[in-house]
Amino acid sequence: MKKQELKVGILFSLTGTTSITEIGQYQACLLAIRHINDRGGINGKMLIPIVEDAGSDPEITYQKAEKMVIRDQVTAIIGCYTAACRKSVIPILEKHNILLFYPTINEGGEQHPNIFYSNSTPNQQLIDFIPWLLHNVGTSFYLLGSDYIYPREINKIIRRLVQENGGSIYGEHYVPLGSQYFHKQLNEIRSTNPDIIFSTLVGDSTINYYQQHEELGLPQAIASNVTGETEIEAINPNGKIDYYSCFSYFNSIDTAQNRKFLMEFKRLYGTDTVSSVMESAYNSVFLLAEALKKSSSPKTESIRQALAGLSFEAPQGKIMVDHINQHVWLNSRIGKVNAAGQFTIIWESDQIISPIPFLEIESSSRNNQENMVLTGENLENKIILHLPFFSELNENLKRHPILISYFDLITDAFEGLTNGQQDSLLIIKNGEICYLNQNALMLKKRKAKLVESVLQELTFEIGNKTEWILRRDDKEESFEINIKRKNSLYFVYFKSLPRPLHRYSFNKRSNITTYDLIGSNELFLKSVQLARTAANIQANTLLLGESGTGKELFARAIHNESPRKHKPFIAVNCAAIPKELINSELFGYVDGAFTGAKKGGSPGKFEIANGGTLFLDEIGDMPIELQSSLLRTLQEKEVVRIGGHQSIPLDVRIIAATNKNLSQEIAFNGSFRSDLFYRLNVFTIELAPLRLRIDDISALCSYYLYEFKGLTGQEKVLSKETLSILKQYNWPGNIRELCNAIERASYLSGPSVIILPEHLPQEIIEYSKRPVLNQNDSFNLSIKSIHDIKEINYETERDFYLNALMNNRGNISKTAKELGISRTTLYKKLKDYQIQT
Ligand SMILES: Nc1ncnc2c1ncn2[C@@H]1O[C@H](COP(=O)(O)OP(=O)(O)OP(=O)(O)O)[C@@H](O)[C@H]1O
Repeated sequence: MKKQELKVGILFSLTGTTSITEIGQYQACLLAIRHINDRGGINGKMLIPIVEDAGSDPEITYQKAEKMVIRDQVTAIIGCYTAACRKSVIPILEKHNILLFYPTINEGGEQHPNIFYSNSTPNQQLIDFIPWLLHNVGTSFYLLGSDYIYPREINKIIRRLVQENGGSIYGEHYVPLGSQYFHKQLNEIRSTNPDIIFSTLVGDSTINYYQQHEELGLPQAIASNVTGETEIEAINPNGKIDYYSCFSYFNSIDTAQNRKFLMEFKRLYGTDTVSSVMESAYNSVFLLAEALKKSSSPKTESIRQALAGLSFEAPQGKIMVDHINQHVWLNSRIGKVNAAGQFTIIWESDQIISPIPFLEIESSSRNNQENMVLTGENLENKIILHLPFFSELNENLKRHPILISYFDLITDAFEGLTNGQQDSLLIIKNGEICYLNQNALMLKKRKAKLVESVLQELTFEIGNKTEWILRRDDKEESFEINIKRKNSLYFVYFKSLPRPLHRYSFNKRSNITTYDLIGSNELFLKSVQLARTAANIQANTLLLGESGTGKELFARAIHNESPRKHKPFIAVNCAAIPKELINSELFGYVDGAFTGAKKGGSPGKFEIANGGTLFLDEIGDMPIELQSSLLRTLQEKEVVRIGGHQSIPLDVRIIAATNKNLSQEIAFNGSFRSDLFYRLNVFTIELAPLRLRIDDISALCSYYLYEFKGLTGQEKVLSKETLSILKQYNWPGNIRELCNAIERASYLSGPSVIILPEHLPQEIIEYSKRPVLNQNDSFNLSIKSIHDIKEINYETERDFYLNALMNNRGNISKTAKELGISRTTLYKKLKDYQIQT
């Protein structure tokens, strides 16, 4: 390198899907370099731009960055647009200790020592923007983004802000980068009719979507924190849609500084369409230049030190690099696109706003943030990477010599878990956290006690389990924790459920999923886990459980999580249809098939459910003589309407349910065909009765009281004693009975807020008064017969084991430990007393 030169890498996509935005960033950098050199350079040294095309591809970005650093020996790099590209260059930055100036808005949650983040963090854009939209535009949002890190991360924050401010989210969708067609999303928007589309689409997809939205004449406003002047110019809006954006910079800022900047940009490039990411690229070159002027050498350490606290008069006004976190204090502005296709600024912050990269971490923890920074070196024991996505993890695994040894395990563990995109993932080895993804890092700060308590559970003996789930409430948030064990590694995924569990309304049954079903009992969660597997396979599924245990809800949830979810779910209660009508109900009939047949005939439930799911409830009550035609239909996968000849091909998934013991019906009563049983019983899910889910009673009651409030506006709570009585009852009618009891008690309690025992049905109160004995005082009872003794002892002892098991959430090891007996003895007792685990 010549002594009088300092090389700067300019690494943006000049081709590919995001080039529409990045070309402007590259141009802004060149303008800044020209300005700096015109003013004498850096203490006499000229800045030389080394330009490479990142090709809208993280892999190419990586290669180009490597070339710039090794071959061209650049002092620093300015560039990268997508988070994936930024992350792809991290290994090079680390290896050669080079700085990257990242001028694009970022998703937060990262503070890498080799990166200066010169555009907004989420707090600088969204904390004011979202409440403003809720107040001024509408309360329901549909989130639409390109499928990469930034949109997914940012939408988590938007979701929280919308919900905290009383709004709702009607949908969240991601399309691959470069997508051009949005029929599915547009249809969904039409049917759900939200007020606002919040777009985190980037590149060409932005233009395509906005234009299709306009062409369809949809009434929704579009808000975005990534759509700037460049994209709006390409869209050429028709003026009928309201577009809102939020940035630190709009080119409509009316200051002398900005006018001068725009004029010079126009002189060089013939346009004054400048967006925030372009201004930020321009500012980045200046920040680097100012730091180089200030520092004793062009070495990274000196530049980093010189940057802390550095301020600059940017086109947007004064900005300042944070002293600690390598992000920049910036303005916040909301703009609305006007008739001229420009943004009219309709709100702005009165001063620059501090960047908070870890949004959910209080400022007091700032000092700790250095501990969270990824070094890339210390991976053996503490792998802390900022990798929220599987795809990205995948990439890094391939590259990293140590991670590669976990590759198979980690890839396996991610399977079936929505690519891990929404989840916080911790990997535990020998009781130590050895991997945290970015979400987990934030969760650990936000919900330290919850994470701690779950990790502690892993230290108990867990038998042969390789996969299980837990649910925990923490304040007004509910989490589902999915644990998978592979060899000595535990993969622990925390998923924040869309709403606190007891806040779901089953009035919206039609779209219920397993995440909405209330319960955190271990037996219940086992069924949930099986239901999710059932959703992913096509096999006929049999739901077994007593009446009122939720079989129908499970069937709906399986359908709604299966690929058939957009096709019909048809429920048939086999016990409720008169025997003589079952055939016509199921298979349909042709015109004139029998007296009273509808003119033109009628399709049967099989035909109506075609493509979707047919739920055959109370299958055990289907008359035996009709079972053969059902079996035939299932075997042949086609149906012939009664009286007709034409066979209609079927693609129907069957979920059947019964509260009968079908094996017993087959063996002893001859009332069920074994061949039909085996056809239906490909995948079985047993639902536990409520008496084995005592630990769920409180959550179920909260939910039913919440529903009551929604219905009547009256707030009700259970007294401690009432709850205790409910927990003692044996619930022969299961959840349905509980629901009725709570509803009735709510009405009976009149204006009183508190539901007392006297408001409960008599049989429930009576049950709580039955003698519950321990072995010693059983002798004091007036015993009438030997049979009574046996009866009482049996009940007492059964209750004893049952309660112990319930107190330990069905955990055998813990229960055995508490009772001071071996696991084998406990298993034997449970078998003796017919207690299911
Ligand atoms: N996990 C749950 N959380 C909240 N409510 C539930 C849950 N499971 C079931 N329920 C409620 O319990 C009642 C009975 O549920 P469902 O009809 O699904 O039971 P079922 O087993 O199909 O009953 P049956 O065998 O009598 O048809 C319904 O009101 C349902 O909303």
